[in-house]
Amino acid sequence: MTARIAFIGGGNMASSLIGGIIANGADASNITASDPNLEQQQKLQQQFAINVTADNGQAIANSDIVVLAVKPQLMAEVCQAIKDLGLDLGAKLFISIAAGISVKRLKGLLGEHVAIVRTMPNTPALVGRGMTGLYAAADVSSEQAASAEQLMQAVGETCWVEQEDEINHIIAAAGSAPAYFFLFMEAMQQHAEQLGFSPEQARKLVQQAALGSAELVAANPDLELATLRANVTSKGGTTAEAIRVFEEQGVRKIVANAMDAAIARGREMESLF
Ligand SMILES: NC(=O)C1=CN([C@@H]2O[C@H](COP(=O)(O)OP(=O)(O)OC[C@H]3O[C@@H](n4cnc5c(N)ncnc54)[C@H](O)[C@@H]3O)[C@@H](O)[C@H]2O)C=CC1
Ligand SMILES: O=C(O)[C@@H]1CCC=N1
Repeated sequence: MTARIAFIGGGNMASSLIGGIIANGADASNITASDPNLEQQQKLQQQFAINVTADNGQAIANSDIVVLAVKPQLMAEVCQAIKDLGLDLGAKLFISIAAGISVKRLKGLLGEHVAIVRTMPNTPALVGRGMTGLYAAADVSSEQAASAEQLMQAVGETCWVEQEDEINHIIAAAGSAPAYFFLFMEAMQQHAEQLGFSPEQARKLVQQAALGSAELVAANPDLELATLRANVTSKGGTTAEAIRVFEEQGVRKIVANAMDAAIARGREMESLF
């Protein structure tokens, strides 16, 4: 990418995107992260050799694309200050990665003429394995939509949605999802330790099983997940017993309820912030 990109907020998700974009070959001198946290600035500077500042205005003035990456609770305050800079915001493309902030809300804060693509990435972007949902309102040009897609494709896969509310579904299925897998892996690691493995051994066992499983899924797009599961599950064997316990204790219902709770919170946030 040759566009100059400003990240407003250089926290967890911005760092993952920045790391992924740079690993994909972007020129670090084209990337600026603005964050009031000096420690965070230093970390980003040392890790990725990008430009850092605490001045959102300076970062935005020198950019073509602005990635809004602050917490949803702060978005109104941050956008209001950006509008007050008096810059020609209409000449830039704004990409929001925030959960729970609608395009309508952002336009209300930044100006109705400002082009905004709303996205929902996830932290595996750091290792080029991101999954990002994108939504563009009708006034976003095809070139601007393509720029947003190109940015996110540099760090993984992308999926456009036609209705803005579907971004909340992307949150449930991908944005928040790394945390679900980490929770599951944590629980497995914990029990493996109780069985006597060292923390390192337990982590290695769980990590490699998860990585291998995800790679098997990706390598076999024609095989249903249920088939891959059946391939592990010998009749009358050990896996069958473990799966019986998961099913009897309602794992599918738990997963559906958790995903629905994420969606409900995304919608609730849209009315709060
Ligand atoms: N963490 C994740 O997995 C994902 C997060 N998101 C979204 O990304 C956004 C950021 O989330 P995280 O990175 O997790 O949060 P974070 O707290 O790690 O990062 C936010 C950063 O914004 C900085 N900040 C605070 N005030 C600021 C200001 N006035 N100007 C500029 N920067 C300021 C903070 O110092 C912090 O480093 C949120 O809106 C969240 O919904 C979206 C997808 C996934
Ligand atoms: O937890 C959150 O609200 C953000 C959005 C998706 C992942 N983290």
